[in-house]
Amino acid sequence: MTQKFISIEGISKRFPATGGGTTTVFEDLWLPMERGTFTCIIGHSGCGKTTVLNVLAGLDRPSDGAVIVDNQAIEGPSLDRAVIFQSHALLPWLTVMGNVAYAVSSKWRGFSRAQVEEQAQKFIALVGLSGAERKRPAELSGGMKQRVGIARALSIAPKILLMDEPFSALDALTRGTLQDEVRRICLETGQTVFMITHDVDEAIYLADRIVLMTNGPQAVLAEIVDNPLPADRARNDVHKHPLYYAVRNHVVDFLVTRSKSYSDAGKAALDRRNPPLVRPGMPEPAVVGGDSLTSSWPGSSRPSTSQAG
Ligand SMILES: Nc1ncnc2c1ncn2[C@@H]1O[C@H](COP(=O)(O)OP(=O)(O)OP(=O)(O)O)[C@@H](O)[C@H]1O
Repeated sequence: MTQKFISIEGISKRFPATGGGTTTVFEDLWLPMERGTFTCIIGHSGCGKTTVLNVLAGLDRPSDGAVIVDNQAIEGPSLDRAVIFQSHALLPWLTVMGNVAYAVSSKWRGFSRAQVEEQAQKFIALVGLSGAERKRPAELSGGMKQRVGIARALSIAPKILLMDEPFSALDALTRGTLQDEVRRICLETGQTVFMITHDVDEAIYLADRIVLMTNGPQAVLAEIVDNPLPADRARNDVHKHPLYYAVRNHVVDFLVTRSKSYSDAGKAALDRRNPPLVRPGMPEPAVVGGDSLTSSWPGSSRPSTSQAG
């Protein structure tokens, strides 16, 4: 049996248009996410990715449809859902420990100070910031600030971690290191993740599933790409996987060509409730079916649905 831990159900978003009427940014999006899985969404600027993430966070409401998290419809922001943005948004007057501890004490109001600091310390250590607990944000590099943001987000044990291009402002070396750490921590903790990225290689390295969104207005989820890389993938080896370039070329081809030319007929033919799950490079049919939760690669070591998240 499959388990839709997070379920985007028929959401659309309309905004008032400048000349009157409304603009539909995206429409009738359906996406299930299993517990413990890492989903990346890719699409051109303006197609509505951040709006989808804000709806998942409860910071914005869909014009139609709903998002269900662990059997409950989202009604607003909650400490069950942590968000990491491109900018770190730390509280500048608090130390590293203070920033993380503030989040922990907001979630568990009955915790003693020692319990709060113990939980905060665990996540500060997990992101490699032991020794920097007493520093304030102004004393930290961009990468260190983002680590604090990650520690703060994960320290409240969210049901889902939402990330909006979290590494895009960092230099390449720091970005790579943080991607490794986020991947390791999410695997270790069974964290469910939804992340926006514009970086195809980042998506292939991090994600179990890569969701392809067409250009707006009236953007749709065109496909879900099932990532064949094993769970124990290593950054330096991912390009050696026999299907790596098939997946990469498929996603790049979508971004360069198909995302723009997705026709009304194509949209009309799409089963919105079950966007096609595709496995580039596999013998035909590349599209393996509509139920995007039931298929997985032969020998895949994707986290089981019974993991905590
Ligand atoms: N409050 C608003 N009022 C009107 N239009 C809005 C509002 N918020 C977003 N939009 C429009 O919705 C569309 C989608 O915006 P969104 O930021 O979600 O796109 P995106 O895919 O995340 O883009 P990017 O990759 O550049 O961050 C854009 O055309 C934007 O102008």
